[in-house]
Amino acid sequence: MGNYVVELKNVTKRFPGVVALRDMSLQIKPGEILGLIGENGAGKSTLIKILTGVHSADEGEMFINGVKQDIKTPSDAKNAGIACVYQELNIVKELSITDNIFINKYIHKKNSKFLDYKAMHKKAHEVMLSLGQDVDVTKPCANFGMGILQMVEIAKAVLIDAKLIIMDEPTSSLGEKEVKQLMKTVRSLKERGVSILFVSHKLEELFELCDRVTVMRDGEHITTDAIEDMDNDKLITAMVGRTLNNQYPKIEGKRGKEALRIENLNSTGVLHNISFTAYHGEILGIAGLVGAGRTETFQAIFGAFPVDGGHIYIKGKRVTIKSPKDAVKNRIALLTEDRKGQGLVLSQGIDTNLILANLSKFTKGLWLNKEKIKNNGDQAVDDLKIKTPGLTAITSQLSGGNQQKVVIGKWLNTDADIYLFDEPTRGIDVGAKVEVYNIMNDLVAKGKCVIMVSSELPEILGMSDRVIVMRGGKIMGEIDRHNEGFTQENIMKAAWGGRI
Ligand SMILES: Nc1ncnc2c1ncn2[C@@H]1O[C@H](COP(=O)(O)OP(=O)(O)OP(=O)(O)O)[C@@H](O)[C@H]1O
Repeated sequence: MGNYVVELKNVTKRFPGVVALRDMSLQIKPGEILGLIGENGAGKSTLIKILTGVHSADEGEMFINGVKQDIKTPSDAKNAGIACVYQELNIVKELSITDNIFINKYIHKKNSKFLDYKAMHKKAHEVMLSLGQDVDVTKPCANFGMGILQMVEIAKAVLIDAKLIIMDEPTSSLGEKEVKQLMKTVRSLKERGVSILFVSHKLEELFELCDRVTVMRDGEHITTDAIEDMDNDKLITAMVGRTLNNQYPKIEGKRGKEALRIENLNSTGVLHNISFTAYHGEILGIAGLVGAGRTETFQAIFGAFPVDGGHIYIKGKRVTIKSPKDAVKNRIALLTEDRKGQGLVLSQGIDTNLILANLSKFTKGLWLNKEKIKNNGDQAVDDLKIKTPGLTAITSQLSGGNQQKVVIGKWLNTDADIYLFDEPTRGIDVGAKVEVYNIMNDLVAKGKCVIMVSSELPEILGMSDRVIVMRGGKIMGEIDRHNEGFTQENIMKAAWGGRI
C-alpha cells in the first residue's frame, strides 16, 4: 500500500435506479491538492458524502494512512480527520465567529461550567489570522461576507486538525479578490501538510491550484493525472467522453428592432442612471465584478427591486413594471442567479417543475394536458441533457447541476420575448454549458432578445454581440463584438474603474 492520507478502494454506491459510484478508487497523498472534476451527475457529491460519513458505501473499502476505516457517521469522519467545506455553508449568522468555530467543543474555564470566552476568542483570532483574515471574531457572522464565512468553515476544519479538507465548488459565490485569498489559503494549508480535495467545474482554477486532477464520469474513475500532463482539451474529453470542438458555439444573428430600452434607472445607493438598449436577435452581455449592480439591474427591470427613477421601454413603448407579474405580462423572463432558492419544488417530479412558469400552456380547461407535459419534459431532458432515471423522478434526488438545468428548462417554457439570464451556467458542467449556449443561439435565431450577466469573461466574450461593463452601480462603457477592443483586458479595466 502506498503512502496515502486517504484511499478509497473499489467503492460502489447505488440509489434506486442509479449506480452513483461504480468500483471507484481514489488516492490522496499527504499535502497534495487533488482536483476533482466531472459532469453534472458524475458522482462527485456522492463521493464526498462517502468520505464524510453522510452515506455508507454498498461495497468497497476506505483507508486512512493505510489503516482500514469503518466510517458510518459524519462524526466518525471528523474523528478520522476528514472535514468538508460545503457550498452551502454551515454557519449560524446570529452567532459570533468564535461561537461558530467552537460550536461543538466550547472551552470551559478550569474546573468550571463557565465558558472561557477569553481563551476561545484568542484561539479563534489566531486561527483566522493564520488563514489570512485579521477580523474581529467577537462580531456576529452576519456582519461578514461569503469570503470570510468560508474561512470560518476552514478554521473549524483546522481546529479539528483535519488531515483532509474537502472543498465543494468553493469559489462559486466568491468575488475575484476573495477567490485569490482562498487560493492563497489553500496553498498555505498544503504547506502545513494538509491535503485538499478541490471539487470544481472551473478548469482554470484546477490548473492554477492542483497538483493532480481526477476525472469522473458516470460514477466511474476515468483518470488521475499530474496537472502538468493535462490540458483543457484532454480534461474536457475525459469528462464528457467526446471531443468538444467549440466551447463557445456563437452564431451571429441579425440584429433586429429595439426590444428593451432602459433610461436613467435609479435606485438610491445601488443603481445610478443606468441606461442601455437591447435589440431583438442579439445577445447583450453585462460584465462586472461581484457587487457591480448587475443582478440588481435585472431585478429592477423585472419589478423585483425598488427603483426611484427612470423609465423602461419595450418595443419603443413606455411600460410600468412594478412587480414580476407586470414583467411576465410584458414577456420578460428572468433566470435568477439563486436557482435553488427560487422556484424548484423539490418534492415534485422533473415534468411538473418544468411547467411551473407557464401552467396555462399545459392545461386543457381545468385539466392538465398530460401528453403535452410529457412531450415538453422529454424535449427539455434531451435539449439540456438532464441526467435522470426518468421524467417523473423527484427533483430532490437529482445532482445539483441537474437541478439547475430543470430551472433553466422551466424558464425557457415561458414564451418570453426578452430573456434575462443571470449567471446562466454557474455550477453546470462544460458539456451542459454548450447546450445552454446553443439554446441562446436558438432564441436569438427566433428573434428573441437575450441579456446575460456573467462573471465568466470567456463566456461573455464567447457569446455576446455587445458587452456593457458595470461598476459600483454605474455603466462604465460598451464594446461591440466587431470592435478590436473586444478583449478580456478592456473589460477587466472597465470593471476595475478604468475607461474603455
Ligand atoms: N439521494 C439520492 N437518491 C437517488 N439518487 C441520487 C441521490 N443522490 C444522488 N443521486 C444520483 O446519483 C448520481 C450522482 O449524483 P451526484 O450528486 O453525486 O453528482 P455530482 O457529480 O455531484 O453532480 P453535480 O455536478 O451536478 O453536483 C446522479 O444520477 C443522482 O441523480
